[in-house]
Amino acid sequence: MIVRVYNMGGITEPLELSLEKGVNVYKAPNSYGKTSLSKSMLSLLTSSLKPEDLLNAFADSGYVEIEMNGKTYYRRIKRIKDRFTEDSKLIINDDRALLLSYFSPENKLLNQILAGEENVEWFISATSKIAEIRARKDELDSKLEQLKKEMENLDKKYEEAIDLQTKIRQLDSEISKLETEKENSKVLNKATITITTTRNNKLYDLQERIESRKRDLKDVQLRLDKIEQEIKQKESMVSSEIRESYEAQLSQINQELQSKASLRNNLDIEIKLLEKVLDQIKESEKQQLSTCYVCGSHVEPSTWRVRVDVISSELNEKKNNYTSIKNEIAELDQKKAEIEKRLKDLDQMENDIRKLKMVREELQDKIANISGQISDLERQKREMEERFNRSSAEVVMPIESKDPILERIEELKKKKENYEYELMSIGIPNSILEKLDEKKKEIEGLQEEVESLQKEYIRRLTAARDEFVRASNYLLRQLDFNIEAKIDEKYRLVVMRKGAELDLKKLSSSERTTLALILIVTAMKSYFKTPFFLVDESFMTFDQKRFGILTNYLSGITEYIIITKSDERAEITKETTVPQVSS
Ligand SMILES: Nc1ncnc2c1ncn2[C@@H]1O[C@H](COP(=O)(O)OP(=O)(O)OP(=O)(O)O)[C@@H](O)[C@H]1O
Ligand SMILES: [Zn+2]
Repeated sequence: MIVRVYNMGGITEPLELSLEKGVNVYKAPNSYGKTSLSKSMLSLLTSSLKPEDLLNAFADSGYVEIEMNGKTYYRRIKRIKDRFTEDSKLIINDDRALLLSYFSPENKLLNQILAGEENVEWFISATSKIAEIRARKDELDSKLEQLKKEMENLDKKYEEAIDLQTKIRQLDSEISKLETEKENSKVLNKATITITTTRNNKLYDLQERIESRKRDLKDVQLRLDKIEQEIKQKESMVSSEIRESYEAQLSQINQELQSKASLRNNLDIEIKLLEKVLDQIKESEKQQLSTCYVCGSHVEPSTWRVRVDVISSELNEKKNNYTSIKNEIAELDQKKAEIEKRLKDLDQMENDIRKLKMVREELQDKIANISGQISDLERQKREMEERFNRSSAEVVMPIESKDPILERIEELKKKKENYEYELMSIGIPNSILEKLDEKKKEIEGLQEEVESLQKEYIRRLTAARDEFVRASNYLLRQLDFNIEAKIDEKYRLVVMRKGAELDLKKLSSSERTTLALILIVTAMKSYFKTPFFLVDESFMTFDQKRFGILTNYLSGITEYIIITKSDERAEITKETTVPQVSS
């Protein structure tokens, strides 16, 4: 396995290590980056180690890479301002790795046992994931319950369907019996019944038609009334006086407009002329002329000034006049447009009235038509009634007394229909049986699954406990610690010496460390497969011999064991230890 790390934790130079299967001891001075290496490797087992916990605080990008069995796994982290992004391919993603792949002072279980706290239920339940199995089992249990209820319902339905089928069969036989009976009596009454029925039908039919036509008549009459009203309303708005008054106003306005327009034109011409004259007089004044530029007569130069004043005031007056006439014309134009619009509205309204009158005529025709039809039908009815009355003497059977057998048959048929409908909505027995079968199979499958979950649940609960007793007895003896340990029914870690229970706090620190390590190895063997196991040796207080026994033991639990160890040498050394043979 090759490990490459750069800018993760305190490792700021590219680091590449080649690790052998078995136990690797990575030695380096303090603060060299041993913990950083372990955490980087651990981060390939769980995404609960976040980029911000991994990347060197002063770097913008970094990576950890492991090449193993021909595959490359990695986390490549980038920081842009305060945001972290990463590209990753993890070996596994299981947060149990925090507890079960890294044995260090940060390990929660180790801390607990060093502190003398003996309850390890949380550890067993977290590492065995029994809570998940429990939840899954509960889910299946409730589904099973549901299915059983559905099955009960189906059973009930099945019984109901069978019951309905029997009832329908009984009705069928009763009906066919009645039908033969009816066939026999029918021959007798056939003629009279037919005659009365036809007559009655015909009369009834006529009456129906009369009524329906009367309804039509009413409808049409209603529409006619409405239209009549509309016409009246519109006509009140378009009397000829109104139109004439508009027209008179319009012609008066036109006249006024004409005279004002000619007035305005004249004024325009006069103003232009005056302006010209004024210019010339001003020019003459400027040049101090003494002859008139029109007639050549002598003019006192001082009179130019007088003339300028006279003509200027005249020009002003005319200009004012001009403006007020222009305004008057605009006002008249507006008035004219208004009146023209009103006249147009009148035209439109008259058009509407014409159309409404056409509809009125149509409706009137229709009324006449329907009335004719009604009196025709009524005459037919009268005639038929008269004919019946005349011939009623011949009819022996009273009109309408229904055949009781027929009535009974109809009743039974109706009943049968109801049953059939019910049966249809319940489903026929065979199809219900099929569904019942399906449900049964589904229930059996679920029951099997629930049972196997239950077994797995129990297995997980007890597996770690049994394994722990086995492992602890073996290792504690190997290490020459004079204690025995087990996990009791309440998931307490119980330690005995010479048959008497011993408080955890009374144990030596290497004894406690060993117990924590055994628990972790036990959980790993029972529930969790890790590609490598990281051990931080710094806090361990084992002597050389015991450390050798421990590493030897660890070499059997997973492919790669990486132990980090402080060493004064300012260089990285890597070695694969040959397990010491215990004597
Ligand atoms: N995310 C980080 N960013 C920057 N510096 C870090 C980061 N993590 C750790 N360091 C620093 O990098 C250095 C190496 O830390 P690390 O814990 O890996 O060393 P170590 O070899 O395990 O040390 P020791 O032998 O004391 O346990 C330390 O100085 C530490 O403060
Ligand atoms: Zn003159």
